[in-house]
Amino acid sequence: MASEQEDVERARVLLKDLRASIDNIDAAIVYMLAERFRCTEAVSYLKTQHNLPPADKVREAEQIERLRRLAADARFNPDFVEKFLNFLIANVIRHHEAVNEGRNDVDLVHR
Ligand SMILES: C=C(O[C@@H]1C=C(C(=O)O)C=C[C@H]1O)C(=O)O
Repeated sequence: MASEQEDVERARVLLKDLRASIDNIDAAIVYMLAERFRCTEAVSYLKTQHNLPPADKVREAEQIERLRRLAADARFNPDFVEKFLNFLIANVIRHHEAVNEGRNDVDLVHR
Protein backbone atom coordinates (compact mmCIF):
# COMPACT_ATOMS: atom_id res chain seq x y z
CA MET A 1 0.00 0.00 0.00
CA ALA A 2 1.30 3.49 -0.94
CA SER A 3 2.15 5.71 1.98
CA GLU A 4 0.49 9.10 2.44
CA GLN A 5 3.82 10.69 1.49
CA GLU A 6 4.01 8.70 -1.79
CA ASP A 7 0.43 9.74 -2.64
CA VAL A 8 1.30 13.39 -2.11
CA GLU A 9 4.46 12.99 -4.22
CA ARG A 10 2.41 11.46 -7.07
CA ALA A 11 -0.09 14.33 -6.81
CA ARG A 12 2.76 16.86 -7.04
CA VAL A 13 4.09 15.21 -10.23
CA LEU A 14 0.58 15.18 -11.74
CA LEU A 15 0.04 18.85 -10.78
CA LYS A 16 3.34 19.85 -12.41
CA ASP A 17 2.33 17.99 -15.58
CA LEU A 18 -1.13 19.57 -15.69
CA ARG A 19 0.35 23.04 -15.14
CA ALA A 20 2.75 22.52 -18.05
CA SER A 21 -0.28 21.88 -20.28
CA ILE A 22 -2.17 24.84 -18.79
CA ASP A 23 0.85 27.06 -19.60
CA ASN A 24 0.84 25.85 -23.24
CA ILE A 25 -2.91 26.37 -23.57
CA ASP A 26 -2.74 29.89 -22.04
CA ALA A 27 0.02 30.79 -24.51
CA ALA A 28 -2.12 29.53 -27.42
CA ILE A 29 -5.12 31.55 -26.14
CA VAL A 30 -3.03 34.76 -26.03
CA TYR A 31 -1.76 34.24 -29.59
CA MET A 32 -5.26 33.37 -30.85
CA LEU A 33 -6.82 36.43 -29.18
CA ALA A 34 -4.10 38.65 -30.67
CA GLU A 35 -4.90 37.27 -34.14
CA ARG A 36 -8.67 37.63 -33.68
CA PHE A 37 -8.30 41.27 -32.60
CA ARG A 38 -5.79 41.92 -35.41
CA CYS A 39 -8.60 40.86 -37.80
CA THR A 40 -11.47 42.63 -36.05
CA GLU A 41 -9.48 45.86 -35.70
CA ALA A 42 -8.84 45.75 -39.46
CA VAL A 43 -12.61 45.22 -39.89
CA SER A 44 -13.14 48.48 -37.90
CA TYR A 45 -11.20 50.48 -40.51
CA LEU A 46 -12.94 48.70 -43.38
CA LYS A 47 -16.38 49.45 -41.91
CA THR A 48 -15.51 53.10 -41.25
CA GLN A 49 -14.13 53.58 -44.78
CA HIS A 50 -17.27 52.13 -46.34
CA ASN A 51 -19.83 53.58 -43.91
CA LEU A 52 -20.94 50.20 -42.64
CA PRO A 53 -22.61 49.97 -39.18
CA PRO A 54 -20.36 48.83 -36.28
CA ALA A 55 -22.59 45.90 -35.23
CA ASP A 56 -23.95 43.11 -37.43
CA LYS A 57 -26.55 41.33 -35.28
CA VAL A 58 -27.24 38.63 -37.90
CA ARG A 59 -23.54 37.66 -38.05
CA GLU A 60 -23.35 37.72 -34.22
CA ALA A 61 -26.37 35.41 -33.90
CA GLU A 62 -24.85 33.00 -36.44
CA GLN A 63 -21.53 33.01 -34.57
CA ILE A 64 -23.23 32.36 -31.24
CA GLU A 65 -25.29 29.51 -32.65
CA ARG A 66 -22.24 27.95 -34.31
CA LEU A 67 -20.04 28.22 -31.22
CA ARG A 68 -22.78 26.86 -28.94
CA ARG A 69 -22.93 23.81 -31.24
CA LEU A 70 -19.15 23.41 -31.14
CA ALA A 71 -19.19 23.70 -27.34
CA ALA A 72 -21.81 20.97 -27.05
CA ASP A 73 -19.68 18.84 -29.40
CA ALA A 74 -16.71 19.39 -27.11
CA ARG A 75 -18.83 18.51 -24.05
CA PHE A 76 -18.26 22.05 -22.83
CA ASN A 77 -20.78 24.53 -21.36
CA PRO A 78 -22.45 26.47 -24.27
CA ASP A 79 -23.57 29.29 -21.92
CA PHE A 80 -19.96 29.91 -20.93
CA VAL A 81 -18.94 30.05 -24.60
CA GLU A 82 -21.78 32.46 -25.42
CA LYS A 83 -20.80 34.77 -22.53
CA PHE A 84 -17.15 34.71 -23.59
CA LEU A 85 -18.04 35.46 -27.23
CA ASN A 86 -20.30 38.33 -26.13
CA PHE A 87 -17.40 39.74 -24.08
CA LEU A 88 -15.16 39.62 -27.16
CA ILE A 89 -17.83 41.13 -29.43
CA ALA A 90 -18.55 43.99 -26.96
CA ASN A 91 -14.86 44.95 -27.11
CA VAL A 92 -14.83 44.66 -30.90
CA ILE A 93 -17.87 46.97 -31.20
CA ARG A 94 -16.25 49.45 -28.79
CA HIS A 95 -13.25 49.50 -31.14
CA HIS A 96 -15.44 49.89 -34.26
CA GLU A 97 -17.18 52.88 -32.63
CA ALA A 98 -13.87 54.45 -31.58
CA VAL A 99 -12.48 54.18 -35.11
CA ASN A 100 -15.73 55.69 -36.43
CA GLU A 101 -15.12 58.67 -34.14
CA GLY A 102 -11.47 58.93 -35.21
CA ARG A 103 -10.07 57.65 -31.90
CA ASN A 104 -7.43 54.96 -31.35
CA ASP A 105 -7.59 54.91 -27.53
CA VAL A 106 -9.15 51.42 -27.32
CA ASP A 107 -6.74 49.66 -29.72
CA LEU A 108 -5.70 46.29 -28.29
CA VAL A 109 -3.23 45.42 -31.07
CA HIS A 110 0.00 47.35 -31.74
CA ARG A 111 0.71 48.01 -35.40
C1 LIG B 1 -16.04 41.76 -36.66
C2 LIG B 1 -17.25 42.18 -37.04
O1 LIG B 1 -17.96 43.16 -36.29
C3 LIG B 1 -18.77 42.82 -35.17
C4 LIG B 1 -18.07 41.86 -34.29
C5 LIG B 1 -18.23 40.50 -34.47
C6 LIG B 1 -17.29 39.53 -33.84
O2 LIG B 1 -16.44 39.97 -33.03
O3 LIG B 1 -17.36 38.32 -34.17
C7 LIG B 1 -19.31 40.03 -35.25
C8 LIG B 1 -20.19 40.87 -35.83
C9 LIG B 1 -20.14 42.35 -35.68
O4 LIG B 1 -21.18 42.78 -34.80
C10 LIG B 1 -17.93 41.68 -38.26
O5 LIG B 1 -18.90 42.31 -38.72
O6 LIG B 1 -17.48 40.65 -38.80
